Amino acid sequence: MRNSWADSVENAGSGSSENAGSSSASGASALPKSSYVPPHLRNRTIAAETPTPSFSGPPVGSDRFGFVGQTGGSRWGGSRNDHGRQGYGGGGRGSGGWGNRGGGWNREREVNPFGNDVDVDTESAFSEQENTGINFDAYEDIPVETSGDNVPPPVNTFAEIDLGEALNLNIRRCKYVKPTPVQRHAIPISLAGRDLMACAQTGSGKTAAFCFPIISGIMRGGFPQRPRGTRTVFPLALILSPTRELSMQIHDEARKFAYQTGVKVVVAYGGAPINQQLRELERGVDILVATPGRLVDLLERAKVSLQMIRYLALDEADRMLDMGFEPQIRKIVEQMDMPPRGERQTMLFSATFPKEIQRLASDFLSNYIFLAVGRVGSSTDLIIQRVEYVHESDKRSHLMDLLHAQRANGVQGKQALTLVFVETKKGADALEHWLCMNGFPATTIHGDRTQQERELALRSFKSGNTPILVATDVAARGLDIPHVSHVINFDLPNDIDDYVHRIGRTGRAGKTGLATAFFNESNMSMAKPLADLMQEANQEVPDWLTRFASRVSYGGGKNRRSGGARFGGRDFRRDNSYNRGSGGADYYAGGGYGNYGGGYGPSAWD
Ligand SMILES: Nc1ncnc2c1ncn2[C@@H]1O[C@H](COP(=O)(O)OP(=O)(O)OP(=O)(O)O)[C@@H](O)[C@H]1O
Repeated sequence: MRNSWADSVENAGSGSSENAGSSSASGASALPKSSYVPPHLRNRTIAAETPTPSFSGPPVGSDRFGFVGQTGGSRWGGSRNDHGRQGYGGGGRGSGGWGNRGGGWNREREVNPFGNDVDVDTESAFSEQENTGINFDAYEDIPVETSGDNVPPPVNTFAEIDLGEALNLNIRRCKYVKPTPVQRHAIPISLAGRDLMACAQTGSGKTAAFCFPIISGIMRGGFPQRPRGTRTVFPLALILSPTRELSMQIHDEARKFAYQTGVKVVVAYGGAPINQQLRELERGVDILVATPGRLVDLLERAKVSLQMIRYLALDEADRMLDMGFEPQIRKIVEQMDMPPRGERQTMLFSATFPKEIQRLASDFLSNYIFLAVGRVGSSTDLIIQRVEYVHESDKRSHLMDLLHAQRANGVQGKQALTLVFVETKKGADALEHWLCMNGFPATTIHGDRTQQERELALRSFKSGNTPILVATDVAARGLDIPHVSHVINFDLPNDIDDYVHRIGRTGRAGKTGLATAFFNESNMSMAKPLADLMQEANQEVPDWLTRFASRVSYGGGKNRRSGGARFGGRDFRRDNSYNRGSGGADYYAGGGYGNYGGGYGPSAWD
């Protein structure tokens, strides 16, 4: 039987003591409740005073790539390292130093993101879960690699982490019983104030891994006063993601985690009316979740200032820094008014991290820790991977066979959710039309559709109304859609990392999933990386694919997987042969880089 984080929740009826513990710990060294005024309240109630960032020095050591940090105190009123995971300044868990942010922006009007589940009683929330007998502890075996100076030790339970009572309650409302492996390692690292590059399998809980420390840090407070009396807003945290839908999803998640903490999360993405987003921003923002294009727009209109950014998180960081998009990210991070690395805390997350991208990313980081959890890629054995040889002209009928078989096996004749990836936007529309004509309700998501159409398509798919979603790579990364049981690569991507993210739309949070790829002569460049990846994930590799793989000269190009057999996401700093001057002659030259299936154009980025 396979093991599951999700299922572990169901199995955790008796194992909730860590959470119970966290809720009961209340006393230790409490800060006086009345002493803390949330930043946005302070903005409104205290005389305007534009802060003069001192930029007086990075709190952590100098960067090994030549960043010479200034010395002296941080402008944040203390060393970034002063909030270690044992508790900020010796403060204990519990209500003492926490929860006193509640008087912020009209908290009573905050929409409850949990539906009616607000008053969930923790103990009963756990005991209500089904016990499926699945053993969560088997994940203890997952390989983990960390590198960097003084890596803070991992934790085993949420109770060991000083996140704050209000956030702990939301974690229980989310029915998260135990941290997932990436959370066990990444949260203590981030709480210790360290920069982080984290590589962990798809569906393994990376969103919470960067959201929890950010929310917790903002709850803790201690930031300089933000200016008031201006229409420019000054978020404390920025979370960037590559697509609109992913930004919306992160926003939804972060709002749950931040519920009733007084921390305000706002999202800004392209394709939606900017005025509405501006109104929302003007009501106050602590954490801004954004796509790069819309953010640049807001920055250029001086509606948002990054001057006060304390936390920067890049989700799908390798995509954010790949060719074509890197300049936009550099503009945001390096050429606007964001505090430099070392003064802000930077967290980069993805399931894939090619070494060349790591090198680029290191420009944004200061004395960072590299963390790789599990094999890189969703090469988790939770996803059964199949590859079938299918001529171009036979693809449709082959797809039909798969869908018929699936329907026959479906629960009460219901079609399980199936995500079909294709190469082009036109191809997506054509396939959707053909499926509908043949009695399979389908919808499509790609960069040529309006944002409204995209959102409608996603909603209709999630609800099961149209159980087949035909997508370009715009849906390849990050989307967490429960019950996707089958991902079909109708057209394989040109890049093995894209394949990893695509199949990762199934088999999430410990659930099992199936991924089928159609392969033919036009995919020869994928033969070797695909065979390697499948082998690494203990999948059955067809003989014909092995033969193709050995025939194809494998001279590099984009499909070179970086790292050793166990960790595709090895820290590039460990690679002796690597140096800035010579790093991988031209990694991007081959393999059609910049052509992400025709569906990943700039429209997905604003
Ligand atoms: N500690 C936890 N216990 C149970 N479920 C969890 C826990 N943490 C996260 N999850 C759930 O796991 C699912 C996947 O999480 P998430 O979307 O953050 O994955 P991810 O690692 O970011 O994936 P991707 O690489 O595809 O972006 C979500 O539904 C989330 O609610």
